[in-house]
Amino acid sequence: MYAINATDITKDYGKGEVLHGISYRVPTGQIAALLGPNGAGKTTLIEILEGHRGRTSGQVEVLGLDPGNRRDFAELRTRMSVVLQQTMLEPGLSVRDILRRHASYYPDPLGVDEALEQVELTEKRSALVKSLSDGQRRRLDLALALTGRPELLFLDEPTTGLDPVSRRRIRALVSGLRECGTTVVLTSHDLTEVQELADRVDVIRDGAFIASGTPDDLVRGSAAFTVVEFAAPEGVDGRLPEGAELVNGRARILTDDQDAVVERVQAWARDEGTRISGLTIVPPSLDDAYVAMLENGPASNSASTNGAAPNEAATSKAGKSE
Ligand SMILES: Nc1ncnc2c1ncn2[C@@H]1O[C@H](COP(=O)(O)OP(=O)(O)OP(=O)(O)O)[C@@H](O)[C@H]1O
Repeated sequence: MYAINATDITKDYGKGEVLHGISYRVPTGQIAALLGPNGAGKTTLIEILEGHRGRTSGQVEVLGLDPGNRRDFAELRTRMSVVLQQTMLEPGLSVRDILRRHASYYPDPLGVDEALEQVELTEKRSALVKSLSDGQRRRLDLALALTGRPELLFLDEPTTGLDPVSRRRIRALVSGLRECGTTVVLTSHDLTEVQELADRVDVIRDGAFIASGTPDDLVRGSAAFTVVEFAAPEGVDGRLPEGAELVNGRARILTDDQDAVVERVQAWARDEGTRISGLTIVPPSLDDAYVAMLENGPASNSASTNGAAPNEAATSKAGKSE
């Protein structure tokens, strides 16, 4: 089952296509991250899915409904929520009053206390919106989004600008939504967050998908390197192992075959009559993979290059609920 099933979407704002016939599917109950550089087409695609923007051509089903159809859109509004990066709330209203009013738009809303409990904001029940910190405000945005018990939640940069503790709380909350069967579409430039939260990742560039898969698929399939490092022994400057460079007193080797490199380093140490200390092996992160992908294009064994449209290919690879 797909919460989102969009096929052959094009969008032309009048000066040529910015989405080139892309297909995008998100299985129900997954957290899907949509990544891409500025101007890639993320907002355009998301707003088409939300029903806030028209498409030029293609088919879109969101929770089985067409967001481009007025009647379907009215139903969708009660079944999905959108959390934008910045939301407008009346500063002079209390948290409780804003939640209460918002609840009145939905047929079976969460109670104010339940919503506040979910985002750990109970102690601010009577506080005015204008008195909330950025992190508390962000949690209120989420409480509002959760009030209608959405089946699908669009989240735009949920933790930007928050302190590490608030960030962790919000991530835990979003991760917990999966257990309730809520589907989440996340747009974020924080790839640590994406790696932690997302079941699947789709990367869009110039209006077309260039890679899709689980975060691990994307890292494995990328041209990003593992970094093997050790403390360079005194006086070996000119005689480091093959492929190593000296960086801040440490010998560093970039590789896609860490076992071979570690063996090489051990052999080198034996020949030099020295001991290796402070050896670290750091595999590439999603951040490294993403940068490598955008700089070099996806590697030949990337999740996206098996012939099918990338998003579709990855859906069968990553799809946990199929
Ligand atoms: N209302 C509009 N009218 C004309 N062109 C638009 C409009 N909105 C977006 N575009 C163009 O469509 C392309 C995709 O923009 P979009 O906002 O979807 O990208 P994005 O991936 O969300 O970028 P960002 O990360 O910067 O928000 C860009 O070339 C942009 O200039």
